[in-house]
Amino acid sequence: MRIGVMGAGAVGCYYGALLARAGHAVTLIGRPALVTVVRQEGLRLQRADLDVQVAMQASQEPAALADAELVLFCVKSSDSEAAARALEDTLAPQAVVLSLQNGVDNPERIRAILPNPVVPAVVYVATEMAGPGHVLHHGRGELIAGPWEGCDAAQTQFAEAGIPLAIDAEVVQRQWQKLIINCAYNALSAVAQVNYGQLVQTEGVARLMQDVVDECLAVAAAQGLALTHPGMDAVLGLARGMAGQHSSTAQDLARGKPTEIEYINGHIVRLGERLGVATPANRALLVMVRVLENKAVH
Ligand SMILES: NC(=O)C1=CN([C@@H]2O[C@H](COP(=O)(O)OP(=O)(O)OC[C@H]3O[C@@H](n4cnc5c(N)ncnc54)[C@H](OP(=O)(O)O)[C@@H]3O)[C@@H](O)[C@H]2O)C=CC1
Ligand SMILES: CC(C)(CO)C(=O)C(=O)O
Repeated sequence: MRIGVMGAGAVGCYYGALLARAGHAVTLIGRPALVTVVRQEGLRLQRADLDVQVAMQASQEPAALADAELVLFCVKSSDSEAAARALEDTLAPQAVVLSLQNGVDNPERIRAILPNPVVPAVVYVATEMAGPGHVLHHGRGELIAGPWEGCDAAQTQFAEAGIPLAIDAEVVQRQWQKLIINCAYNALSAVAQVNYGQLVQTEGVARLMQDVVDECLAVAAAQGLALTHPGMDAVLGLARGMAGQHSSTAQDLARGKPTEIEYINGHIVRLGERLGVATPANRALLVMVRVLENKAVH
């Protein structure tokens, strides 16, 4: 398969490297430092069970994806429009765009710009860029995507590359389930600057997370999306499974990068306003992260 990666960061490089190792023609679209390293020495893929250099194409020019059959769309949510516009005059009309992003509205925002089939995917992985051209995997790697024409063949090819890909017609529900977890953890972890294990031990955190989850479910219901409550045991269970973890929002803030908070708690707050559902807990978390973002900028 000819595969393009739009946004060669932690997620794009991880999946791109696995697919390139399996023999697919992968082209990364990324920033200059990454492109230079990958062209010179390939991409370093480091995981508990392997540490390899993977040869693949890399470019700063989205035009390099002109013949891609599948595009892994892996920019942060705040960059979706700009990245989609950069691909507008390039992609073949039948190229399938797989949105490997957090949040629930990226596919819709990409579809507003690109005429291509745009498929939502939920990403369960923990990866980071440990340096230009060096992707470090910390755990998991499963994808859940909506169906598309040709998804059966892609599923087989992904499996051969070591990527578990489930196809689920109810992918929107799956996106919301992850959004709810992100709403409960990301901002709190960023504001408190402690890991999940410490976070949930503090009195009142579980109750606050419950309020956040209840608001998310009320907003989803007002939108006509019936979600089953994940159960607070499952929500708090994430902290037991990833006790040492800081949220991606906490990590973005620590690096002085914009966070995706507007697409996490911010999405719930805006939808709540539109649908007449009060979201005070989500709003407080959203505003606290905005304040920290502004503090980092000024
Ligand atoms: N990392 C993880 O473990 C997980 C991430 N996710 C989600 O996956 C998505 C991607 O996250 P992640 O990979 O961590 O993010 P990264 O910031 O590591 O990767 C995105 C990359 O795309 C680059 N980029 C943005 N716009 C363009 C453009 N127009 N042209 C070329 N390059 C561009 C960015 O450069 P620059 O920074 O210079 O703008 C950055 O290098 C997010 O929605 C995230 O929430 C989901 C689950 C786990
Ligand atoms: C699942 C979770 C909360 C893990 O850290 C995440 O997706 C994030 O940090 O953005």
